[in-house]
This record gives sequence, structure tokens and C-alpha cells, in this order.
Amino acid sequence: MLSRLSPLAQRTISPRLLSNAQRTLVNISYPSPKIAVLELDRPPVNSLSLEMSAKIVESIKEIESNPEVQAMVLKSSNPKIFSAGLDITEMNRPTVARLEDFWRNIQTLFLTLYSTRLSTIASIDGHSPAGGCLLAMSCDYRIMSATPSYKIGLNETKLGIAAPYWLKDLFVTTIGYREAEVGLALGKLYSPKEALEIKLVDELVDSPVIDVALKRADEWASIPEKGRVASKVMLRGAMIQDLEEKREMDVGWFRDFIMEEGVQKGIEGYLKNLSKK
Ligand SMILES: CCCCC/C=C\CCC/C=C/CC(=O)SCCNC(=O)CCNC(=O)[C@H](O)C(C)(C)COP(=O)(O)OP(=O)(O)OC[C@H]1O[C@@H](n2cnc3c(N)ncnc32)[C@H](O)[C@@H]1OP(=O)(O)O
Repeated sequence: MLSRLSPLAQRTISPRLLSNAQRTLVNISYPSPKIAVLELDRPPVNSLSLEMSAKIVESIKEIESNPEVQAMVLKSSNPKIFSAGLDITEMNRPTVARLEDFWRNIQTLFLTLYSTRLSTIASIDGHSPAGGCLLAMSCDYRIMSATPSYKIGLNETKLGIAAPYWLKDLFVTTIGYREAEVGLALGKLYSPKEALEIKLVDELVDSPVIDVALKRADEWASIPEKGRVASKVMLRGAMIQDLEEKREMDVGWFRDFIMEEGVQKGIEGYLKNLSKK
């Protein structure tokens, strides 16, 4: 943790040179009393390790604990990557105990972000595959950079794995059954333009995404909280309750699926290709 370094070291080491063990993993700022910005900061690609997921959850709770704050913008410190999704190394020849803990943390991350009383705006200024898309879909509103080379979607099948049932449900809820059926089967990654067409994102911008995200956060923050949160609970409550009831069953599915030798070989091959690239 950055806070474990001496004050002098904290001032003199460039943030770029810090290892992930020394980083805070996320940064929180408050551009105005009603708005928080939660910045993902786990180089190189903001992948979601067990510790990263736990840190995001802790940060959302910290922001929520201030009753004045009404909206939270989720952004990345990386100018080209929102999040590369789950940290694939967590699924590569893991111990069963770590793998199960990892998955419980991912479930908690989804449940916390999807159900927060805060209005959540995803400021997607870069690639957002798989778990990155999960983070974005868990927010209330998604704004993406129009840069044509960026990609967003659920590409799990390309790694030889499947999205868990609750991520599939979230995808169906967001873009509709037929598009989700095709997108999941093909592990499709959409360009920003395609993502807007299927309503995977709500808005595309050419200007810095964060500027528009902060404007939208202001709009969402101006809606009276009680009615806004009641509407959110009505729309999202069933999916949250369903996973709450099935959490341990889902951990079992995940563990058994990932520990299969064939799946392990697939993950190994995918990681090798990523590194070679
Ligand atoms: C029937 C019952 C079923 C039950 C099943 C239950 C559950 C299954 C769970 C499934 C859920 C999965 C969700 C996921 O999120 S899986 C992760 C998917 N993510 C990806 O495929 C993204 C992979 N990354 C990329 O495509 C690119 O890195 C990029 C994000 C487009 C950025 O490209 P670029 O800027 O060129 O960076 P590099 O590719 O060079 O990467 C730099 C560095 O980072 C490493 N890396 C990249 N992504 C990840 C990752 N997700 N996890 C860990 N590490 C990653 C990459 O290997 C490079 O490392 P080196 O510098 O060491 O080579």
C-alpha cells in the first residue's frame, strides 16, 4: 500500500514506477460535494484480482457512507483501457481456496456496484472486455469514447470459459435476449458504434469522456434520492436477491468449471498468446 511508504518516498517516487503492491489500486476524489469519482488504478490493464475487487467494494462503501454524495463516476487511470476484466492469472492453476475466495469477491463486487444507492456513471475511455463490461453494465449509465478501435463486450467463450448465469442475466437485461444469445456464443467484442446501436452503452463522445460523465453525474445527482433509489430497487432487486440466494452454488459451479483440466489448458494458452502479443 502506498500509505506504508515513508512520506518522502511517497513524494519522490513517480506513480508510474510504483508496483501494484505499493499502489492504492483505486483513487477517490470529490469534484463537488454530491459527486465522487472512483478511478481504477491497477496497471497495466486494471484487471480484477481478488485484492482489486475487494478494494473497489471497500471504496464504494466509503463513498456511500457520506450521505451527501449522490452520484459516483467510475473511470480508469489508463487512457486506453477501462478494465481488461478478471485477472486471468487468478484462474490459472490456482489453489481451490484462493479461487473460491476470488469468486466470492467478484460476486460481492457485482452485488455492491449493481445495488448501490448511488447513481453510477461509467466513464469508459478505452477497452472494456468481459469483467470490464460487467463493471460498466453494473452502473446506471454508460458513456464511451467514440474511438473506433476500442472494444466492449463479453468475450469469455474465446477463452474457453462461459459467463456465469448472473452475468448472462445482466447482459440479457441490458441488450435483450437475441443480441445477448449471439454476443455470448461468439464472444463478441463490439466497437463503440455497435455498442451504442444495441444499447450496451448509452452515449458516445469524442471529447474527454470524463467531462461528459461529470455532467451526467450532476444531472443524476439532482434527482431526489428516495424515489430514485426505490425505482432502482424495483428494477434490480430480483436479480440481486437471486444471486444472494445462490452464491455458494455459483462458487461451486465456478470452481468445478475452472479446475477442469481442459479449461486450465485453454486459460494457459490464452495467457501465453496475450503475453506473446
Ligand atoms: C456452466 C457453468 C459455467 C460457470 C462458469 C463460471 C464462471 C467463469 C468465469 C468467467 C468470467 C470471466 C470474465 C473475465 O473477465 S475473463 C477476462 C477476459 N479478459 C480478456 O480477455 C482481456 C484480455 N486482454 C486484452 O485483450 C488486452 O490486454 C487489452 C485489454 C485489449 C489491452 O491490450 P494492450 O494494451 O495491447 O495490452 P496487452 O495485451 O499487451 O496487456 C498488457 C499486459 O497485461 C496482461 N493482461 C491483459 N489482460 C489481462 C487480464 N485480463 N488478466 C491478467 N493479465 C492481463 C497481458 O498479458 C500483458 O502482460 P505482459 O506484459 O506480462 O505480457
